[in-house]
Amino acid sequence: MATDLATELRVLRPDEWDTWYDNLIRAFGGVPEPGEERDLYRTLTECGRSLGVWDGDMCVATAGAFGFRVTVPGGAAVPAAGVTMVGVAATHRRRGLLTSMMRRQLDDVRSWGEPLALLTASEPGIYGRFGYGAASFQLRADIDTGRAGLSVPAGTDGVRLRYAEPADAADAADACEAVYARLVPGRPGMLARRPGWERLGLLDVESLRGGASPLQCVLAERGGEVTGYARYRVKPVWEDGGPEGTVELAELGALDPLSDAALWRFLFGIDLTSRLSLRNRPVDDAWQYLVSDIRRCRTRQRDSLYVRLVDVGAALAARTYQAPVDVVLEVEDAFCGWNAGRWRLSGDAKGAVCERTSDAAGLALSVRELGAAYLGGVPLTALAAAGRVRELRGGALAEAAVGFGSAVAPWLPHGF
Ligand SMILES: CC(=O)SCCNC(=O)CCNC(=O)[C@H](O)C(C)(C)COP(=O)(O)OP(=O)(O)OC[C@H]1O[C@@H](n2cnc3c(N)ncnc32)[C@H](O)[C@@H]1OP(=O)(O)O
Repeated sequence: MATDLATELRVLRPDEWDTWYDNLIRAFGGVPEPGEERDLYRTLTECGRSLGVWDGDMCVATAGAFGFRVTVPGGAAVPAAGVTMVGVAATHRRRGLLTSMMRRQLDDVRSWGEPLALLTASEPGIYGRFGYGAASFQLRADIDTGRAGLSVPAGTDGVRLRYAEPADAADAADACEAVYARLVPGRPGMLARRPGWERLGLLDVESLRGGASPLQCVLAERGGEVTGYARYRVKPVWEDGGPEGTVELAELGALDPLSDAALWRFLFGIDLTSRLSLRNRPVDDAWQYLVSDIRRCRTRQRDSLYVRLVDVGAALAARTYQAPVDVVLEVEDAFCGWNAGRWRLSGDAKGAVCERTSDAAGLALSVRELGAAYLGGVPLTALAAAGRVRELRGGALAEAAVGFGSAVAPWLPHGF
């Protein structure tokens, strides 16, 4: 542990940001970020919520915590610390610096009154010990658009598509943001946009394009209103047998099924391309139910958003339950002992209460499993089958598993 080191853990001062960020970049391999990206993260860093560990004048560890609001089942926007920029200098690794930052950070998040902490992990093995569970997944696909066709619903032809300048506020950017804002309450895991974050999806640095085009944008319109957008790049490939270009989707949002289908049909059909590459879509994305051959789409999933309940009572009361639940949970939380013990959760689709109780428990689980199940994307029954949730009262598991589920899969549209 860190006790053998003369290190100091403290809140980041704005004038220390460059040194602090350089340590982070080095922890991630040392390849400098393009200036635009670095400038954006400089602007977005919330220094008063960020931590650094210093060994003399050397920064040797970093961790930040954005002040987000995340959609939970039922549609509420719950305050959540977006844990980010975690890095420990390789010279100081495995001496407990990460653990000391996680300790301080979760204490801080609790004192800020934020019931949740969120993160995306560079490696899945790091954060379980601190009570984070993988709660949402991203769908990835490499679609052979030469073989997999798309049959769209009647009425799709009535959607007008037009090219727009992605970063131009008047042309496209504001309209895309408006669509995004309307989608946020409808899907657990989505983050209400904070000022400046709209720039992330518009970053378009040539050195990061890997030979693909600049970012392109197509808007879907119905009745003169923008009802959807797609941002993508095209990477031309010229084979002896003909053109085999790839469409790389960056982002797509649509307010209704026809606009959604029109945008997917467009992406499937761009001339001189035969592949559509998706790296982060919801696991229940609708296009999967329009394709003629899902095997040619090479779909797979990857862990995405990790959730940590910082305040079990407040977090469980902040979401709704799709079927009535009345269950006592015996919660184990070795890292944040204030959560440990028995909680009675009573709730339904309208709201919930979660309070301390001494009644007998129906389910026993750790806070990590609660985090995994919290957004409705990981069934408690599956966690029980894995031995991670124990049923102590007959019927409690089925009742809680149905209640905790979500009709819409949780999804985090972008990293942070
Ligand atoms: C939200 C984000 O920003 S994700 C980005 C995370 N950062 C990176 O991946 C950058 C490269 N890696 C690093 O900077 C560091 O190796 C870190 C941050 C992952 C770990 O920092 P350290 O200070 O070495 O961790 P610390 O010494 O506190 O380790 C605590 C425990 O976690 C374990 N651990 C640390 N890193 C890992 C890992 N990558 N995989 C699995 N276990 C790990 C340690 O073995 C230790 O276990 P123990 O308590 O059983 O002994």
